[in-house]
Amino acid sequence: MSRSVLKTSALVAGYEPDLPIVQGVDLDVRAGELLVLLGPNGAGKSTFVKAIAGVVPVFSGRIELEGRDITHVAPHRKVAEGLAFVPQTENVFAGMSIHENLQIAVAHLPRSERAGRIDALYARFSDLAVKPTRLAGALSGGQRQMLAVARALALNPPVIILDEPSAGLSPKLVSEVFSMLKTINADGVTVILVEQNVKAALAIADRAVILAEGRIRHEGSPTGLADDPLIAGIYLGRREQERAAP
Ligand SMILES: Nc1ncnc2c1ncn2[C@@H]1O[C@H](COP(=O)(O)OP(=O)(O)OP(=O)(O)O)[C@@H](O)[C@H]1O
Repeated sequence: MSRSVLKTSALVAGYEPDLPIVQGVDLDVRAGELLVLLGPNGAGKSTFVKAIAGVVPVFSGRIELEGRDITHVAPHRKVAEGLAFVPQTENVFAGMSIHENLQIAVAHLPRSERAGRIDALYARFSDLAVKPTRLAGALSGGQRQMLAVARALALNPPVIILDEPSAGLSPKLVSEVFSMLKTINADGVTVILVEQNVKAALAIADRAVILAEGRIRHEGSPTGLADDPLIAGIYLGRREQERAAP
């Protein structure tokens, strides 16, 4: 089995100490995995990944990145240590150009490496290279997600966490974003994907984890999960169950 890249142990997190949302989550994500995190609205998926990223308080438990304890490391230090997080909203600087967004993202690198790294990102995300002076706020939803992911990959992180990157996108753009994630994963980046778009997410996942009421209720192979009435009915809820139907 491959090494652990990101591990949470008995993680308790939320917004108010007396009302934890994430209620003791143990999750071990292995190098090279594409893991999808599913669950009904309000299950705590976003809160869980925000706690990992350091933007929601952790009340107890532990978070390790490649074996290092990062539980209480500040969010910007986590990025520098190799934890890339793409939030659901406000994941680019809308008032800045594509190029400026990438310049900020590579600012942690030594000056001599920055231009080369931006060129590598343009090579991978060729749509962004077409007009680097375009304002990020003027991009389509799909292009904006590409820019957000490019920014997150700027420091060559071992792991990237994405909070519902398909939200608000057309089915065509969802499939573009998901195929881009598959490519990134094939290049060796471990991917943790929070999704409501159950069927599409299961189609690209190596492992599925289902969270409900702040706890892991199921984890395992994604094969057959979309059609499993027990899982779909109890943990994904009616709306997702309908989406998951073939
Ligand atoms: N900023 C906040 N302050 C207080 N409570 C919050 C905040 N954000 C979310 N919550 C609460 O935390 C709980 C879990 O929400 P969370 O967004 O983590 O769920 P989710 O599984 O990501 O749901 P969805 O798929 O709808 O985004 C919900 O009860 C929600 O109301």
